Amino acid sequence: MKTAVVGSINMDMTVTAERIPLKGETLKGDELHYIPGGKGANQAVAMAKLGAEVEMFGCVGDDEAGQKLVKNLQEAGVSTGHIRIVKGVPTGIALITVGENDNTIIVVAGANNCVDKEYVDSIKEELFQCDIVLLQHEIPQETVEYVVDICTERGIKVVLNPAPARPVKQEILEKVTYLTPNEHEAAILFGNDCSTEELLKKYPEKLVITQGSKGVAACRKTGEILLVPARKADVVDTTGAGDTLNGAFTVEVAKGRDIESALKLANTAASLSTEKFGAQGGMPTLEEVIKEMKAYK
Ligand SMILES: Nc1ncnc2c1ncn2[C@@H]1O[C@H](COP(=O)(O)OP(=O)(O)OP(=O)(O)O)[C@@H](O)[C@H]1O
Repeated sequence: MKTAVVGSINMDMTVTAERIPLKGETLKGDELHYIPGGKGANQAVAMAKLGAEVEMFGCVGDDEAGQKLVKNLQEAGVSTGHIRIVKGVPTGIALITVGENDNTIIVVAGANNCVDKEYVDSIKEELFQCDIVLLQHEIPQETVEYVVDICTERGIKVVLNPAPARPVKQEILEKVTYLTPNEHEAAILFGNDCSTEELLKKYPEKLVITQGSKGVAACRKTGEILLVPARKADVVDTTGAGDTLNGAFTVEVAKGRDIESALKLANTAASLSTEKFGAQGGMPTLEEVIKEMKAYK
């Protein structure tokens, strides 16, 4: 079983301060951390930690951040041989300010914008060797659509995590195997006219809506709503919970698990990730997830 992520690779530059600055104000920060991130890279790390063979497809700049991020992926067990290092373009950066009650985030896509059709054509042969591909919305939209088209044409399963939220064309919605928005993203994708239950019933065994501390929901082909309640977690940091859920769900689907089993494992993995600091730092191994599932059965 071989899995792939086509997506973003970012360095998160996180400053902690008493509060976020007001307009035009200069504030003294407390600490500065460089933390590997990007939804694509985070999800690939989640999959590798769960023991999957995962290839990361994406781009970084020819700078120090790019080198560090590729090394970080390798150390996590992700295959990086097809990541393109783009000359003269900065690696994707997220500038994050964390105040006591608030945060601000500015993302500079940088090399993530170079994940274009031409790049995808250059890695097509390797991509087609994968059983499943996981995508997010931090690379150009036309690339996401192109990957969905060429992979589904060949019968390769595609999981699309539409984060950050932006509309998805109906034909892309029809083609993807699974679509995994959180509640906020689902509202932007589908509007607020339908209830969550109605929406799930419209897209049985396709739409998976994550609901934070409430858990995750989907619908069976029979029309029965499937609600997987969240495990009670001692939450330290929810950053990366969605990425863990997506990575874990994709790995389980690739193994041929049914939607309910896949969601149960992914839901446990995601809740465990909230109990440690950092997105990638908190992601559990398969052993940790299985142990926890046995404990609360
Ligand atoms: N407080 C929590 N307690 C237990 N599990 C949680 C909690 N928050 C999130 N989770 C788990 O993480 C999954 C994803 O959370 P959520 O729906 O908030 O996605 P998200 O907004 O993409 O997450 P994030 O952006 O914080 O990574 C949930 O479906 C659940 O399994």
